[in-house]
Amino acid sequence: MSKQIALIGLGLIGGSLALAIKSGLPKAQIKGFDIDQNSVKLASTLQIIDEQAESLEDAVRDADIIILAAPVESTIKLIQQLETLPLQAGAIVTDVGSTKETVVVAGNKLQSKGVFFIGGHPMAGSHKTGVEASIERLFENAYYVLTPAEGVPDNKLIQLQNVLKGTKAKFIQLEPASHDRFAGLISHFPHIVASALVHHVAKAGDEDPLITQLAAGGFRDITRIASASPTMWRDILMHNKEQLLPMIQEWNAIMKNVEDMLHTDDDEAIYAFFADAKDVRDNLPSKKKGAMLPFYDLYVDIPDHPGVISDVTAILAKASISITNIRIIEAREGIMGALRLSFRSEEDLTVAKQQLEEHAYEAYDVQ
Ligand SMILES: NC(=O)C1=CN([C@@H]2O[C@H](COP(=O)(O)OP(=O)(O)OC[C@H]3O[C@@H](n4cnc5c(N)ncnc54)[C@H](O)[C@@H]3O)[C@@H](O)[C@H]2O)C=CC1
Ligand SMILES: O=C(O)C(=O)Cc1ccc(O)cc1
Repeated sequence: MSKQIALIGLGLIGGSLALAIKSGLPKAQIKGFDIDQNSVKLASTLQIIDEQAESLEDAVRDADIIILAAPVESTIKLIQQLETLPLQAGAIVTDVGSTKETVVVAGNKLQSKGVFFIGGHPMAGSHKTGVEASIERLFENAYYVLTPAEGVPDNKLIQLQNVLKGTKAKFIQLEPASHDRFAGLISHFPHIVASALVHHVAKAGDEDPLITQLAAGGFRDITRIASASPTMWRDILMHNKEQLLPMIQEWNAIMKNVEDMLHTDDDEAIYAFFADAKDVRDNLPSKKKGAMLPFYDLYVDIPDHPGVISDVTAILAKASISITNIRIIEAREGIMGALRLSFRSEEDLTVAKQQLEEHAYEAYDVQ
């Protein structure tokens, strides 16, 4: 069955979805639109879309499925524009925004036009932006939350999941408010903390530039998400304010507790603080891809001598394993450093570990 799909917003998520849809439904016809003309041209050159739309109206006129893949505030404005445009009867409108409550309130109003709004949030991504960063398998094994507007029939939910089957994601249905609380806890609030950590160190870095230089290792890793799009994150905070404000209070209480433990030299309580967190962290599901764990990383200890990196990559190439990213960590002259290798799947990670260990390398994953 050939489906006419309108894709509005040709960035990381729009582009990745288009690639995944095509892999599941090769006959789908994807017509793309973006307010940035360069993104439309690039998406067409990279064959991520089949056709370039001249306007929003041109993109959506004949579509069976309309996917909005812009930042949340723009998504709401796009839904309001759709209310005034001619659409196919029975068409499905969906989005990919990281917040759902205000989006679904806007989407409810589309029902009177004879079209069906189903909120969506594929819970995987990265700090990168733009259609050039698109990855076909970005959503594989990730949760994909669906939040239908009032009165959407089941067959429309099934139809949408069928169009999105190439994502190989795990679909779950949630109430918009539950989604926003869960996403607030595991994704939005941690993002605020990551950016706050960067501000904290940058402020201290004004005293002595050595501080920022020393921040190159583990600090870079735990603050990776602070390199994401400020526009996207501004919109997420503005649209999830109700959930996030109480979390800031809860966080302040946790910090106050740490402060008290230090003031009173309560070493047992400090030990328990770390031991309890370790216990919870060690028991988090690692085989599933969550919103915060989009990569499969393996750390390999390496002696600091020429040729070692090409030796490691040659071992993996011989086993036909693709590395999606490679980084040298804490390699100082004469001192053992580590390589962080990223893979597409857990299977690749397991085989890579086995191959490297057979060649006498120490390899460990930290999920
Ligand atoms: N980046 C991530 O890891 C994830 C992002 N999301 C959500 O996906 C959405 C898109 O994010 P990304 O693709 O990462 O951002 P992006 O910055 O890579 O792409 C967004 C695109 O939307 C376009 N756009 C903005 N307003 C528009 C409008 N009115 N009409 C047409 N195009 C418009 C921009 O020009 C840009 O090309 C956001 O709502 C975000 O919350 C969801 C899951 C993961
Ligand atoms: O880069 C990461 O690890 C992320 O956390 C990506 C991300 C950003 C926003 C979402 O709504 C879902 C996933």
